[in-house]
Amino acid sequence: MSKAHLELTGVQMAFDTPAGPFIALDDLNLKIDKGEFVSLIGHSGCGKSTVLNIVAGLLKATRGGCVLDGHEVNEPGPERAVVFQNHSLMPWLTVYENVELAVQQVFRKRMSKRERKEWILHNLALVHMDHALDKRPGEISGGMAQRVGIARALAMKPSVLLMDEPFGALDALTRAHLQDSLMEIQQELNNTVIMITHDVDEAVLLSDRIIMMTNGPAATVGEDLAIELPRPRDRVTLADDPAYVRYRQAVLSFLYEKQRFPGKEPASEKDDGQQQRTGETRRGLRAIA
Ligand SMILES: Nc1ncnc2c1ncn2[C@@H]1O[C@H](COP(=O)(O)OP(=O)(O)OP(=O)(O)O)[C@@H](O)[C@H]1O
Repeated sequence: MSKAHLELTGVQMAFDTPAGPFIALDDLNLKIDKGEFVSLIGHSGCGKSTVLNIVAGLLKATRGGCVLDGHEVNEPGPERAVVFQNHSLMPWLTVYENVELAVQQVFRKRMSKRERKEWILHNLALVHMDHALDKRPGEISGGMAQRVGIARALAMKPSVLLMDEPFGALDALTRAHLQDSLMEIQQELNNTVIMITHDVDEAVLLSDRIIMMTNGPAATVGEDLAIELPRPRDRVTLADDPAYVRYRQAVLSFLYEKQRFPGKEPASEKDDGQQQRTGETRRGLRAIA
């Protein structure tokens, strides 16, 4: 039986394509402790969402697997809540009703009606959305809708919160506010969080550990970087902190020197964008080839 809270062992993921199997992930191993905040970072198409979907139980690894608290993950479950980049709220339900739907699913038998109501209000207050209970998703901003999505996920009391670029579609200020709220909430609740991000600063600011993935196909864990910065963390103070700067450089070096272009020497800084696009195009072509 696994001792880690969450453990991915020898994971291989092969997708069927018209040209035969496409090996997206190969021999990926990852152990995560309870309450850890882990970010997955890597170039576009390397397999981050595939990893998250395997943990969520939405995809089944072709080899190896995922064990959570000693039980193999074979299907989605309420103890693993997922927050996507676009909030995915029900447009015809109010803010309150959207969270209520999730709470009913999980706690209908375990909480009285009054307890459920208090719990819904508590979670919406956590993300500072208790002032808009009767609004529908179309009547609130993208950042507010994303807050409600996070409240809905937290209200399920998941032991693992899975976030696929949760702040990717938001403007910089809203993003900063939500990152701060997430840090506060996570400190209070001690959930395990796995978050996909493309933002190096976000990864360093929020994470206990950054998992850097190699380029696909057959992607795996390239580097595993523990972020030992004291909490609570303040973005303004950290900006000049030598340790923060070193962590940031380590991730940038992985992404733009070590993994920038598989099988080739790093090119000059000037054509970075071109290299990046070419790499992505190649991976895209391999995926459909
Ligand atoms: N259902 C599928 N069938 C075939 N190939 C797939 C399928 N799903 C994903 N892939 C391929 O697997 C690889 C990993 O995809 P994945 O979406 O996990 O990457 P990602 O790192 O999350 O990308 P991004 O950062 O762009 O969201 C890609 O090459 C993708 O084209």
